[in-house]
Amino acid sequence: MSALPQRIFTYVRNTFAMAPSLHPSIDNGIKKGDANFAGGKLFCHCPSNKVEVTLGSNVLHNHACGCSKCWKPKSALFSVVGVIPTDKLSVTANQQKLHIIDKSAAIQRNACKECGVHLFGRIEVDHPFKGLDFVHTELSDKSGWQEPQFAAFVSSIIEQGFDPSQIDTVRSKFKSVGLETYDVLSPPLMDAIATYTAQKNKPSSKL
Ligand SMILES: N[C@@H](CCC(=O)N[C@@H](CSCO)C(=O)NCC(=O)O)C(=O)O
Ligand SMILES: [Zn+2]
Ligand SMILES: [Zn+2]
Repeated sequence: MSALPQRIFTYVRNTFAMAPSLHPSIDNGIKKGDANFAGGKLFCHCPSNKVEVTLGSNVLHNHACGCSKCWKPKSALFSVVGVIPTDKLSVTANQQKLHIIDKSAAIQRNACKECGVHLFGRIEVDHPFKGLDFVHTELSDKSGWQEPQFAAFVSSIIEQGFDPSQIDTVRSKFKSVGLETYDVLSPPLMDAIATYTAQKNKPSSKL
């Protein structure tokens, strides 16, 4: 389905259905990851010549994200996205199929030109999270990845057309599976951003 019909379908389904899909890995409860998990490969959704990305460790700060920019699977209201140090990520097949979907965004999302899946998002500009890449572990064929820790940018789904009168259903569903909801990132991540900004604003700062 192309982009506009897909968005209309998702809007109608999620607004009028009894239980909108937050994300397939969240709807039926969350499966805990493996503390000793050492990483694995991510693959795009092309039937052949898949883009392959190899991750050399587990992810951190994995979270549901309702923002308009993160990649979401079909019919889901939320993305699930985590971070990994840039030096733990390498593109190991079909790199030529990748393109950056929005060069003006802080997170440069590298997506497959054919299937549209986002393989990784990298920050090249001065930013508190520079050095971390954003990835979607559902693109892996392995289990053991860190489970989602919280839900971020929940109110952002309203900006994309979700009925605001139904937002409490979404927040309650997250709570029922043990995830706190926020309209930006979680407090520890917001504190890290603020700490970085405070350092940068100091007259003697070299950041
Ligand atoms: N309401 C906006 C919010 C977009 C936004 O700020 N997204 C965050 C989180 S993405 C992963 O957690 C962000 O850091 N964006 C930077 C970027 O995307 O380059 C919306 O919905 O678009
Ligand atoms: Zn693809
Ligand atoms: Zn996002």
